[in-house]
Amino acid sequence: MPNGRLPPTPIPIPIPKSVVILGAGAWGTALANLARAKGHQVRLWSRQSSQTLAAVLQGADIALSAISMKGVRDVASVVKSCPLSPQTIFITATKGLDPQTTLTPSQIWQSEFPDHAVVVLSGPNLSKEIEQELPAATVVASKNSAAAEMVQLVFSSSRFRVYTNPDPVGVELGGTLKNVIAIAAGVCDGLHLGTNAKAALVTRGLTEMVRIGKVLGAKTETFYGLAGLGDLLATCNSPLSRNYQVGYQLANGKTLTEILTNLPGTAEGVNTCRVLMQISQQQHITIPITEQVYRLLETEVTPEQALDELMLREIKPEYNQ
Ligand SMILES: NC(=O)C1=CN([C@@H]2O[C@H](COP(=O)(O)OP(=O)(O)OC[C@H]3O[C@@H](n4cnc5c(N)ncnc54)[C@H](O)[C@@H]3O)[C@@H](O)[C@H]2O)C=CC1
Ligand SMILES: O=C(CO)COP(=O)(O)O
Repeated sequence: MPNGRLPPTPIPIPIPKSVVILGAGAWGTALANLARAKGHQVRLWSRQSSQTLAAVLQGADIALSAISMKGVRDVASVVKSCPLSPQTIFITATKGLDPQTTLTPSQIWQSEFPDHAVVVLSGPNLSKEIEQELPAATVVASKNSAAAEMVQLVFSSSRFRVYTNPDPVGVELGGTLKNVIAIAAGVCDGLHLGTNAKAALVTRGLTEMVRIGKVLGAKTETFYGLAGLGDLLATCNSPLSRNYQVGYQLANGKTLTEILTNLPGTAEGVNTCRVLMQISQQQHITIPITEQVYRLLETEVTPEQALDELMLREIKPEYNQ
């Protein structure tokens, strides 16, 4: 100890696991590389794979889904027909909501596999930075704390710091709801509205996320952690975010169709925004930013009109009593 400091505590080495990653897009590939770097045996499956899901899943300790929201229900129902060990842990890394049922991905996996542990993995994790081996942190959350701790051990490394959390719905909704606010943040930057406007938007966006999350069963404090505020900051401030790009390019006059045609990968906020409008109508939740993003995506307002609508809402206290 020449500098008088204690050496860092080494991360315990887990027994190598058999990890199957479903979805070989940007995020599935980055997660596969993180698991491989930890010495796990990793198999990556996509719908283009020549191998069947049943063959790939044989002997899996972990099945991690990084499939876009639109594919989750179909893939989960095929996985249900595959022989699996009762100990297989499911991890879901998808950030979206099902348009037909409004369920989260973890709720879909848990309803298909009621006897298996389901763990949510979510945080400020732009896949391009993870692939460059830049440091990042994430959260793994489950009702089954032993499963979350096992997943923490599987992925933790000197460049990927993994925290556990007992609120899977909150962790999942943090990653999902921030995508809509990231579209709005892209619009804000695309219109060059300045730093004050951006700070106001992101802060009020977080208030909106908490409001929705509370109704859907999440804990408020989860939104102030990595999976909420952390992911909101990363996504609202990075041109690497596809959701941010959607907003930025809309503000620059592109149509949604043009943007989505040229976008590398999935911008889940577009679908999530539509599902949130359904939920807000059913549950009477006030979601002004999401509503303006929705109207912008539907070409009901221009970016400038959406801004005016938000700035000219009735004046009120910052917090409801
Ligand atoms: N890329 C990133 O930085 C991060 C992405 N995520 C989330 O991970 C999920 C996937 O994102 P990306 O990998 O970036 O998207 P991507 O577009 O690169 O890959 C999506 C994957 O889902 C598969 N897929 C889509 N529809 C399907 C269907 N009907 N059946 C079977 N497979 C289907 C595609 O074939 C592809 O393998 C999204 O929910 C995203 O929000 C979460 C954290 C970081
Ligand atoms: O969820 C992400 C970062 O945590 C990725 O954001 P995008 O899907 O907007 O690229």
